[in-house]
Amino acid sequence: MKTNPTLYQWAGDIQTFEILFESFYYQVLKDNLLGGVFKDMSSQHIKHVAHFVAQVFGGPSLYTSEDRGSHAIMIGHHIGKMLNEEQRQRWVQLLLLTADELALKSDPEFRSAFVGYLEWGTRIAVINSQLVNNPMASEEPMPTWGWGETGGPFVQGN
Ligand code: HEM
Repeated sequence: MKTNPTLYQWAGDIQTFEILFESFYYQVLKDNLLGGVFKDMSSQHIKHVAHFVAQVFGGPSLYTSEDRGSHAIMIGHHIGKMLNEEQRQRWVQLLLLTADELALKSDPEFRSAFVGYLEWGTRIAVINSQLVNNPMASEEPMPTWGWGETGGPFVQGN
C-alpha cells in the first residue's frame, strides 16, 4: 500500500520552512501594504511562524515544545489586529512568490495543499483579527494539514 510522506517531509526539513519565512518577511517589511503591520514584530516572530507551519504540516513539534506555543496562543497574536482582505491577499501573494523564488516543491499536489492551507489560515487570521477576545480554549490541539480536502464548512474557533 502506498504511504504518503507528510507535507513537511515532502517540502524538505525545518531549514526549508525557516528559510522560506525569513525570505518572505524580508519582502513583507518592504511592502507598502504589509510593512507597517509587521514593523514591530518580535525578534522570534519569523522562527515561530516557520515552526508553526512546519508542525501543522506534520513536522516536529517545535512550536508547542521549543517555542512554548499552542493554537490558542497563535490565534491570540491576531486578536484585535484589524487585518483586512487586501493585506491578506498580499500576504498570500508574497509567500507564493517567495516559494517560487526559493524553488519550494512545485508539483500540483503539494502546491494545491499549500495554497489550501494558506487560504484557510489567512482567512482565519483576518476573521480573528476583528475580535476583542480570543475564542479558542487554551487546550485546543494544533491544526493539522495533509494532502486531502478541508472536511466541512467554517466553524468559529477551529
Ligand atoms: C497561515 C496563515 C498565518 C499563520 C500560520 C500565522 C502565524 C502566526 C504566528 C505563529 C504568530 C505568532 C508569532 C510569535 O510568536 O511571535 C503570528 C503573529 C502575527 N501575525 Fe500571523 N499568521 C498567519 C497569517 C497572518 C496574516 C495574513 C497576517 C496579516 C496580514 C498576520 C499578521 C500577524 C501579526 C501582525 C502578528 C503579530 C506580530 C508580532 O507582534 O510579533 N498573520 N502569526
